[in-house]
Amino acid sequence: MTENPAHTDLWPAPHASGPVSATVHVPGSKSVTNRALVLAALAAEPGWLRRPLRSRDTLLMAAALRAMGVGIEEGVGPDGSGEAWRVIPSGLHGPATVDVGNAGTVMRFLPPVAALADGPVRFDGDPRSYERPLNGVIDALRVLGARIDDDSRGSLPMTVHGVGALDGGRVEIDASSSSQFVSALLLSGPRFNQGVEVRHVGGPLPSMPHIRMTVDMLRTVGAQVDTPESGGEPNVWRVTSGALLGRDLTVEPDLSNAQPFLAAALVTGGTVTVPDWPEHTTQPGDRLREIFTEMGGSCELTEKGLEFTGSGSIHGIDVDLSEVGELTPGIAAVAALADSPSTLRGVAHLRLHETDRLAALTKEINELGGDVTETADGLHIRPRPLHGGTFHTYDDHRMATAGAIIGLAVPGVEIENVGTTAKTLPDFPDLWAGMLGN
Ligand SMILES: O=C(O)C1=C[C@@H](OP(=O)(O)O)[C@@H](O)[C@H](O)C1
Ligand SMILES: C=C(OP(=O)(O)O)C(=O)O
Repeated sequence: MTENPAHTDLWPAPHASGPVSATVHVPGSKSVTNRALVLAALAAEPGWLRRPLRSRDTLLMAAALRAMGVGIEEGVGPDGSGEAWRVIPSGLHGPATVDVGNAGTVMRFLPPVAALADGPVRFDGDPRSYERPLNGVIDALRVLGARIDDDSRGSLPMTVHGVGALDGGRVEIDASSSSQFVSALLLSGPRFNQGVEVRHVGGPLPSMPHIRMTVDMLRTVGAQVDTPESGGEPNVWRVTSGALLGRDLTVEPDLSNAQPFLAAALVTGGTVTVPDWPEHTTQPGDRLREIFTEMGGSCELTEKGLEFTGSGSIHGIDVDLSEVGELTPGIAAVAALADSPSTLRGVAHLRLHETDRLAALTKEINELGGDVTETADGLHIRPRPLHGGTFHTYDDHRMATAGAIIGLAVPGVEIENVGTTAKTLPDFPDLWAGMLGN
């Protein structure tokens, strides 16, 4: 949770003068956009990606794939509607350089792609990317036949020495620190000579909906995937080697990025509608319907989208967030404003996210007068009257949006480096002001 001294800008978080009433169009899902880019790049024919998220994480993914020779062109989509990317796969080439920024999806999903390139691919990124776990992907790729130079440290920076193909086969990994290790190996699995069988061994696997998203999207492009849910062994996924189809895919809104807007309805006792909320989805943000309802709101999925209404009361919650860890900062912010304590569990792995999120949330909420303690796997939050002050964000987009939620209810909160929301939601300050009618 090191502070980046370059970021001293303070954004006065708007205080809500009354219940919000707004419709907020939330941009596309980071997780869907970056999976779709990888799958389209590995396909045997061109594909379309409509309403892709354009944020730091997805632009880094697109730039990295382009660096390996993939065509990603701006377009309007085959039916003439909406912004789109046309992805034109090609032989994957090295030498190339990949900047992962601090994107988990880029640093984990691309080394298996690089192993298929015909030359060296160098990976580097933000200082924090050196600390985030990558050993599961590196070790697995070596077992599957890749040569990687990582100075034997199991982290970035590193070079993957692709030779144009990878054997693949069976591998055991401990993915308890990140579900993205499993997703990474499965996404490129159809292009390995023998496909891939991934067996997770170790502590509980977080973020299962994100693994389901990987499996669903692989099946959509024609891959054959066997999973624990489809009658296979627990913790084992198998992807058969085979060509992938080029598809025309429309990206769903990012439901985790819808969180601060739904929270605004909850915190101010207002109503926020998010258009295009999918009826069925693997996105973990869909769990907000249930979690924020338990915390005092109510919601309805109508033809206008998800309409979420706060009751004016906010209740504490005792909840296991292991499946939906990325929702923790926003839930913690709402919990700090509730009428009873909360316990958030199952999220020890958040200590290795964009920042140590458990430490950062504890420190920043407490500095505004709160009473938060870290547990082995989460947070205890006892609401107290909060006061204004600086809310530090540690280059973490979800810390910035968590601070903005608190600022709705607490005058004088200033968010340091709100620009860090560009990782997944560059429009955040404007969308927030628009929601508040400013
Ligand atoms: O695969 C994905 O798109 C993601 C998986 C999760 O990662 P972890 O399993 O590392 O928590 C999640 O937190 C992250 O925001 C996105
Ligand atoms: C953990 C997150 O991101 P990443 O994809 O970098 O892991 C997140 O967006 O909350």
